[in-house]
Amino acid sequence: MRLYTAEEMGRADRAAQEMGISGRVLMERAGVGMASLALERFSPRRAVAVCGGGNNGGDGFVVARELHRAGVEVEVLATREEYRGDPEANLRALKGLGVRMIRPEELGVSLGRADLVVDALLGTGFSGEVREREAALIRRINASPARVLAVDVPSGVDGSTGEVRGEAVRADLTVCAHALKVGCVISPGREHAGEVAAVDIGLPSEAEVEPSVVLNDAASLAGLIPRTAEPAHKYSAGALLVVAGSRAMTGAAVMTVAGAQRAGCGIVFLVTAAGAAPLLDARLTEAIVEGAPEDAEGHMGEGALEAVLGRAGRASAVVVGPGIGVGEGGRRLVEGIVREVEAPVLLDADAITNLSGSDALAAREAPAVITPHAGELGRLMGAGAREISASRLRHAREAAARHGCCVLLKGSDTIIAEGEKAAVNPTGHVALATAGTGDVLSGVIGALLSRGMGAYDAARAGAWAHGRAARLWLRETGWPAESLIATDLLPHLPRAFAELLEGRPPR
Ligand SMILES: NC(=O)C1=CN([C@@H]2O[C@H](COP(=O)(O)OP(=O)(O)OC[C@H]3O[C@@H](n4cnc5c(N)ncnc54)[C@H](OP(=O)(O)O)[C@@H]3O)[C@@H](O)[C@H]2O)[C@@H](O)CC1
Ligand SMILES: Nc1ncnc2c1ncn2[C@@H]1O[C@H](COP(=O)(O)OP(=O)(O)O)[C@@H](O)[C@H]1O
Ligand SMILES: [K+]
Repeated sequence: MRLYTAEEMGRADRAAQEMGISGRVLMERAGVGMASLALERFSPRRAVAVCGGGNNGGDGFVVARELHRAGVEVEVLATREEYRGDPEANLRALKGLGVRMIRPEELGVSLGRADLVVDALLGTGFSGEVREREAALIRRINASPARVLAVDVPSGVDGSTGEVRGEAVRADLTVCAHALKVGCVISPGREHAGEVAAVDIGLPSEAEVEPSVVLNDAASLAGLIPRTAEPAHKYSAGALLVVAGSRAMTGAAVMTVAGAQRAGCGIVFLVTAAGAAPLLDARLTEAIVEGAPEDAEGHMGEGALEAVLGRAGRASAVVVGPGIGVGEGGRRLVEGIVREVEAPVLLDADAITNLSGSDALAAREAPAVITPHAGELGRLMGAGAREISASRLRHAREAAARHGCCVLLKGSDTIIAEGEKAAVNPTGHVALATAGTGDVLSGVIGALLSRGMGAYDAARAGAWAHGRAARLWLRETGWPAESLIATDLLPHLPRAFAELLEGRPPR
């Protein structure tokens, strides 16, 4: 499925118009498709359409007309005194059918009666902060118990970034014209959009433009997962060095190693704090475990760099971070790895925090991936987690540019950014909001790096398989999402990879 920013949709729209398809026809198809989905999903009896002054409002008039035709009792609030062009023609048609128009002061009463609200206030043409008059309408819509259908994008959400500009509608269903808008799949816009669908408006394929953000789907990953070719041995299948764990934190290392093993590496080495090594060696049957010097807190410090570099010579990729702890020794260890290791390196968790304020990554030539959540990216970028969470796409891209690496920003959306490229992963599930799932993810991506995938593709494929594994667990067990624990993902990774190898989209 295609993702478009507002600017890309505008270009595709202009290209279609140059081919002789009128904006009026596109608006008609959009509104008719949206109404039909609303009827199917909500079976409304009384609806209120809140229509703004632009083409989003114009779509809303078409939706209102179609609902009226289907026998729904419809009331319409048109916010502009005078309309022009296509919206004006659609409004006139609506009035011709005798649909009741309401004033802003009547909205409260109308919303109290309605079981469906059509939010056609602001679409892709909206910019800046929501003005007070519109913000008041948005608050009214959000206070209503009725279901909400958002036209193209929930009003107040930036359709190109997912940022909320002050106040934004919380929809149950957002129906986008032609392509999903980027802002409907990136948090916090994603949570405002509810369920997301696109309607075909008959845009010719010649009018399509190159999207700047792609949906990370199985079809786009098919054929990218390397297979182990004969004559093979464990090293040619992918040798991963994991640098993880500390005396008081061993589970993170177990999950990272196990994730890597199920994602197909031939051999996994683990370098961990000396005090954690015996226990980890006993738990990790197939891995080769080595203890490295630790400090008084049981963290590996700079003294562990020698052990790491010794092993790194045999590894085709290195993962560093889960459970290593934060401190000056850790910072020097991570900086040393970033500086010295020539194989692709993935930095997760404490490794990212340890690099706060460091420019080691920017100076590195060889491939690197970082897999922060908003808090970790905030520490790396000198910003707060809130600030990162409010503008996820922008921060992921800025971090990738500033540190010259691939960034996978974790969350309900999971954004992967490198250079000009950006992808949003759709397979994630709330079940993953549990400790340790991030450790499994770093092992999975590390394995793919060790098997020869490029940083961006490995991060994309890893995120896809990781989310998919959670969904397969849910399907197989039928258990509540809240019951998933990180190690549950492990037996489902192979099936997720089988699907990726086939390039088969999830059912
Ligand atoms: N492109 C296509 O192919 C197709 C596009 N289609 C549809 O068109 C939509 C885009 O329409 P668009 O470009 O007319 O803009 P739109 O979203 O209605 O916003 C303009 C209105 O918002 C207002 N406004 C702006 N900023 C504001 C603020 N900060 N705070 C408050 N208000 C603010 C602005 O007010 P003004 O500044 O003019 O006073 C004006 O009234 C798109 O989302 C889709 O639904 C479909 O019909 C099918 C084909
Ligand atoms: N609500 C959610 N929806 C989808 N995926 C989620 C959600 N919450 C967390 N995740 C995923 O779960 C993982 C959590 O990783 P992380 O925060 O590093 O946890 P830990 O450090 O405990 O392993 C990430 O892959 C993240 O994208
Ligand atoms: K809208």
